[in-house]
This record gives sequence, C-alpha cells and structure tokens, in this order.
Amino acid sequence: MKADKKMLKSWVRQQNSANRSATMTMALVGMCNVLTGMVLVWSLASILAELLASGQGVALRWLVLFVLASILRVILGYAQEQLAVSSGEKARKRLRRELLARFFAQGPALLRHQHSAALASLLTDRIEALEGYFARWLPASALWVVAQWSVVLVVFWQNHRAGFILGGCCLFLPVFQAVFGIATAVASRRQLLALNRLQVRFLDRIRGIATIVLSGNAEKDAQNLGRAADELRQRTMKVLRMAFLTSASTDIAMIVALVWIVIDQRHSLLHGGSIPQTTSILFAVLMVPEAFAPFRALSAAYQDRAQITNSGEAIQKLPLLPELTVKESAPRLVPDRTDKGIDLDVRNISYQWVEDRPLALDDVSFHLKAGDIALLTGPSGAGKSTLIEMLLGFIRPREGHILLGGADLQALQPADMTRQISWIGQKPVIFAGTLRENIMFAAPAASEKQLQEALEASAIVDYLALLPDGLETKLGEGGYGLSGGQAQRIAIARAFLKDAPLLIMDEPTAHLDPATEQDILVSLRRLLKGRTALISTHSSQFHNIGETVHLAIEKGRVMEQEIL
Ligand SMILES: Nc1ncnc2c1ncn2[C@@H]1O[C@H](COP(=O)(O)OP(=O)(O)OP(=O)(O)O)[C@@H](O)[C@H]1O
Repeated sequence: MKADKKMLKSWVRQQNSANRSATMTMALVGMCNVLTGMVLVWSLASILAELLASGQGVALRWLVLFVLASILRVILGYAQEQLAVSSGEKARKRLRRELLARFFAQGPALLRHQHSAALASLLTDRIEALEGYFARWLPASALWVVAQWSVVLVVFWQNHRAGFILGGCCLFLPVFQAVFGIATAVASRRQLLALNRLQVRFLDRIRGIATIVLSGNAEKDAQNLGRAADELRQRTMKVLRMAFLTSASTDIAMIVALVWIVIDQRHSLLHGGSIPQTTSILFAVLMVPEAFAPFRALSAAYQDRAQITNSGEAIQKLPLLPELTVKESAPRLVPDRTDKGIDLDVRNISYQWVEDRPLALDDVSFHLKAGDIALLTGPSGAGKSTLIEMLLGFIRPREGHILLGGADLQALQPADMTRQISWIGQKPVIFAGTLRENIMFAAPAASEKQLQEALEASAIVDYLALLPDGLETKLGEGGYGLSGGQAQRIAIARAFLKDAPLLIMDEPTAHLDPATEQDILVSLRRLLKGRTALISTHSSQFHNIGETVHLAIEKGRVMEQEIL
C-alpha cells in the first residue's frame, strides 16, 4: 500500500516536471496579470479619491493609466487562457501517446487482466479529465501564494491596518481548503469509480444483448443499470455540493475582510481625509477581491487535482507485463526466409500465467522446417492459446528460446518480427471502414494488382458482386454485415497481401458450417503454399490439408510427431 502511494507520487511528480516549462510560463503571465491589476486598481482608487476630494476634474495621467492597464489586463487574461488550453492539450496528447504505446507493447495479454471498457475509459475520459489539472491546477498552485501575498504586502505598504486585516483573513483560507477540499477530493474519486463501473457494465450489456434478451432478463438488467446510473448521479451531486462549499468559504473570508477594512477605516472615509489617505483606503478595499482571486482559482481547480490521483491509480493498476519491444538501438537481425517458408525452432520454453498455478507451457520444444504444416491439437486449457500468443510475440517465455529463421524472436525489432508472421483467428476483426480498407490494412502499400490477386486467391471475388458498393462497401459497426465465411475470407486476403513466411491459425473454421468450411479450406490450401504453418484446430477436416507434423499438447507439454 505504502509502496503504491510512493509510486503514485513519483508518477505525479514526473507529470509535473514534464509540464514544468508550460506551468512556469502560465504562472509568469499570471503574475504579470496580478501586477497589472494592482496598477489598474491604484489608478481607479486615485480617480475616485480625486473625485471625492474636489468633485472637479481628475488628473489625466490616472485616466490614461487606467485605460492602458485595462487593455493590458484583457491581453494578459487572453494569453493566460490560450496558454492553459494549449498546455492541457499537449499534456493529454503526450499521456495518450505514452499509454497507447504501453497497450500496444503489452499486446492482447493485457485484455486478460483488464476489461476493455476500463482500458478505453482510461484512454478517453480519464485522460480527458486531466485537462483541468494541467491547464488550471498546476499554474494556480505555482502562483497563488506569491500572488496573494504580494497583494497583501502592497496593501500593507500603502495602508498598514488594512494590510493586517487582509493578511489575517487570508491566513484562514488554507484551513477552509483543507476541510472542504479533502472532502471534495474523496467525493470526486468515488464519483469516478462509479462512472467506471457504469461504463464496464454498459459495454458488457451491449456485447451480451442477445443473451440478455433471450434469457428474459432484459427488465431486471435495465433496473440494475438504472441503479448504477442513479448511484453515479448521487455521487456527482455530492461533488458539486462540496465544490460549492469550498467556493462559499472563500467568499465568506473575502466579505469579512472587506467589511472589516471599511468599518476600521470608516472615520477617514466619512470625514474626508487627504487625497493620498483616501486613495490608500480605496486601494485596500478594491484590492480585496484581487487578493482572493488566486486562491479562488486554486480552489476551483482543486477537483482537477483529484483527477490526477484517480487517473494515476488507474494507470498504476495496469499489470506490469514485460514490454515486448526491443530497443531501437539493438543490432538488427534478419530472419532467414526461403521459398518454402521459414524455419521455426522452439527450444525448452516454459510459461506460467500466475505464480501459484501450474505451468501453462512446460518445457516445450519442437522444430518446424521451412514449408512444414503443423496441426496443434489438445483439450481445452491444454495451453494452445498460450503457445500461439508466445509465437505471436505477445508474451515472453519464462525460460527457453524461440528461433525464427535462425533469429531469436525476443531479439527481433517489432517491425522485423511482425513482417514474418500472419495470424488468422476464429473471428477476424472487421474495422469500421470499406472492404478495401479492411483488406489493405495488412499491407497499405500493396499495389492494385496485388490486391486483385489476393481477392481471387481468397475467393472474395465470388461475393464481391453481391455487395452494394463492391470493394467500397462500408463494413464494421454500422456498416454492411458479413457472414462468418465472408469475414474469414477477409482475414485470408490480408494474409495473402502480407505474404509473411509463417502462418499461425487458431481454429480458423470454428464458427463455420461444413459447406463453408470446405470453401475456406480451398483458399487456405492456396495460402499455405510456400509458407510454414502452425494450425490449432479441433476439426478433422484439417487432417488432409497437407500437414507434415502433429503437435499434441496436454497440460502444457507437447508431443511432436512427424507425419510421413
Ligand atoms: N490470463 C491468465 N491468467 C491465468 N491463467 C491463465 C490465463 N490465461 C490462460 N491461463 C491458464 O493457462 C492454461 C492454458 O490456457 P490456454 O488458454 O492456453 O488453453 P487452450 O488450450 O488455448 O484452451 P482453449 O482451447 O479452451 O482455448 C489454462 O490452465 C488457463 O486457465
């Protein structure tokens, strides 16, 4: 627990220092704004004092100073706002980039530890909620003490008694902040957790909509969601109440200072002191809101401060899976590819998902020559998916090595590794976009001729004419729906286009009817030519696909058997 807090603090410090120059620039412009405010108020106090004393004219210099200071304040205020927006934007972009890089570096193994809705919310809402921290809280916290106490000192210099009163009232503010601010932070943290729970629930329900409707539980589920939404509403109201109390406490301190100064100096004000004396009193009175403004900005941003802790905690909760990327400075290795495919040598690899659970892969060794087609079979939970994830480079062996074309998989640069491997799973991911974009995703630089060849080899041409806009038909969410077989052909076309020498498949025909499975097998046979392949399957239809090796896996152990 203590270690977690320490790590969180150090992460927040890192964020602060990454943003230091922007924060300091904002604080500097803010300080100029405060100083300009003093000049503005002084010129206004002088104008009023002269009017009250003589009732006649006002020295031109005060009017000119007043107008110039007003214009400068507007400019400085605008600059402050612009700097805040751009600093918040830059910080969020940087954080998103860093997080996304971490997600990609950890691969799909991350989804075994975290719900996809929680990850999506971390990348979107939680990072978005940090805008206020970088744009408002950091500059306000760097500025408020200096700004507030420089106002108090200037007031004290002009009018000792008023300076004392103002300083005294300002001293109470941190106490109010400690009481209400901490309560606001706790409320805001609970609100965020409730929001996160609601998002995860919603995504689950949307994914499982068919199951919920068919089980007759739709009504009950809607009620549960309603309750979760109500909990979020109540937590949001609590945050607003706390924020209101924080702001009200600042107002009360300000009013007390104002009334106190006026009562204290009423004699000079009512019985006409000298012009400098009236000016100093009016200056002190008019400066009261200026003295409280930096603190008001700070307390308005207090909730924003809570957000960095919330987001930081969520980021800390991401599992510390080993990152898969190899340093760019590492020497480049080139796997040896031949016309037949690529050599795959798996040497004594072991893997354990959780410390006290049995090994998911236990001293696994096998060798596939270029052009070998291996069928991987085994009961559920035997370790097939773990082995595939390891070959795809998403998890690292605890022990042992995997050599691809003679090069150690773990020492390959990510781009060099992914170029060697194509993967076809049970259901291909179809992105929202056209059919063309979905296929070209595998090789964006492919020519029109290569695309046509891939369309023919994967037999997509057979159903192209049935699509409303051919290759330009919109697919994916909100787009045209494809059957399982049609979607699987997209995955096959992608593999043709990518033209990688190692093909890994995980139950590629699992959800297809026997007739479609036969059609897909025809395309797969074409795809297998000139490649090494490892196919995890339960289907007997694969037993005459031209397999040369049988890998039977059970309890994480592999038996290799060559088929002659
Ligand atoms: N993220 C994880 N955390 C803990 N244990 C895991 C995790 N993923 C897999 N396992 C365990 O590792 C073992 C191998 O699982 P794996 O998913 O590789 O089996 P499989 O042969 O692919 O099964 P199936 O055919 O049902 O997909 C199982 O005991 C499983 O419970």
